Amino acid sequence: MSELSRKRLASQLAEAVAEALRADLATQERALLVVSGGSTPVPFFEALAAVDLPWERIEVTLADERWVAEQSGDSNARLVREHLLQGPAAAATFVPLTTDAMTPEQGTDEVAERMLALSWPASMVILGMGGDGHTASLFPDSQELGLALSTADPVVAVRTPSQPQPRITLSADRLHQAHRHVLHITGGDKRSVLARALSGDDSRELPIRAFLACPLAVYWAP
Ligand SMILES: O=C1O[C@H](COP(=O)(O)O)[C@@H](O)[C@H](O)[C@H]1O
Repeated sequence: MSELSRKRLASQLAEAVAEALRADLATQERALLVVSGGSTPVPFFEALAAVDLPWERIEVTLADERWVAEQSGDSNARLVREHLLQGPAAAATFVPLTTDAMTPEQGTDEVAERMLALSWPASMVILGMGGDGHTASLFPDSQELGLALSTADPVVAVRTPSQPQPRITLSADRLHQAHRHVLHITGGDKRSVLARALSGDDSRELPIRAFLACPLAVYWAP
């Protein structure tokens, strides 16, 4: 039952994203889509890849990434390549958030330069959320959270005690700039975290709070 409703949710989100991209492409040459990694977006990626769009005019990047090689099973870029950039969608321009540098701190300048060359503001940002209220790689236990929530730089290198790998994330400012914002989540636990987020305002406790007033369209299924 929940698998079916998650599939339906993914199709509905894919339609909404396609509509947003088509609307923006009616008035601009290229449009940018920012997606999240993790396990939730896989059916959405597959539904979106099947949609008829002028993919050669669409740019795709990630809200965040683990600082791992693309061959790693933990790579969000790999997830995007395997599930979204398939068939006609392979014509999209995908811009990843990692470089050959050893650390995200060393790679940040190059990634920032890449990001600034994209077609901002993004048509849409699709955020995920973890059980700790993190979104993108804005983690409550990260030393860099304050910086990532306040800087005008496009990306921030992040070290998080609760996570095994260092990461890189788009800053809250860069994510806020998008025309449209979506939160894509599934399951009762995440619904409870969202309810908790809605009942307070400290983004350092639950970083998803930094996006609740974007406004944020919530796509949820059990
Ligand atoms: O670490 C991450 O987790 C969140 C949520 O992932 P999920 O597996 O619970 O769907 C994701 O939004 C983020 O991009 C990813 O790097």
